[in-house]
Amino acid sequence: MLKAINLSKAYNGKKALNDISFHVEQGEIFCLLGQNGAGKTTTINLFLGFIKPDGGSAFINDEEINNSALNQKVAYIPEIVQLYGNLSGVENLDFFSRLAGFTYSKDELSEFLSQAGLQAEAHYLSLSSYSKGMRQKVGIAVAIAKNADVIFMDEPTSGLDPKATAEFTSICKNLVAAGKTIFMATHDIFNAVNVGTSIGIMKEGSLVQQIQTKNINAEQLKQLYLETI
Ligand SMILES: Nc1ncnc2c1ncn2[C@@H]1O[C@H](COP(=O)(O)OP(=O)(O)OP(=O)(O)O)[C@@H](O)[C@H]1O
Repeated sequence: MLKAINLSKAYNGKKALNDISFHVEQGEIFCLLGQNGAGKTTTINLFLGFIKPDGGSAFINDEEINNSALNQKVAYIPEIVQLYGNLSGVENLDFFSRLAGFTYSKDELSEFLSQAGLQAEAHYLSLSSYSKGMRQKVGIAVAIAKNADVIFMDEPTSGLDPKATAEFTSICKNLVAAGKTIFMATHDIFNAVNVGTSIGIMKEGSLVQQIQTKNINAEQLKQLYLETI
């Protein structure tokens, strides 16, 4: 589903990504770990076509990323989901679905919000009353509404309380059960083991470890991470 071949990117002569290659199969949840500045967001930005690589190629579903075309099959959930505070969850979802070319009834929009884990009582409340976790659920609902095959997430559990994190984990598992593929950059080792099917560890622009989560527990991953970075 996702393939990086010898991807490189430098900013002002300084390498942000150094010849990284990996692939992620459909239905996987790939978690990318690494210190601040390791290159995680740069990797996501290359896949989203927000920036161009200096070398190498990125593919989604065997299609090379073309930075001039917004891939309809891809959704992006940033750490802080930007929504309109004066609109409700349903109205925000309606707006962003239409932007992506989809028109839905109010009931359908509500159903997408429910699938994303947002409680029904909140669907028509103003976004200004939403917590961070609730805003994230609207972001996930947008991904569902636009029928994205791949969902990129940057620091999705940062600032979420343990209950919201557990809920997020179960929503991710539902999404992959429905055929989606998830790629997330995270600092949350425990969540990476819990939700991920595979994990990459980046150091200074290089992908230095790739592990299947079935082969490791959180304590072992923490040790490996500390030895690696
Ligand atoms: N637009 C930019 N201009 C200049 N340098 C940049 C830019 N974006 C990223 N960098 C640099 O590229 C390197 C990789 O940054 P990146 O944001 O990909 O790291 P990260 O692993 O996502 O870090 P964090 O965990 O802090 O989000 C860093 O040295 C960063 O300063």
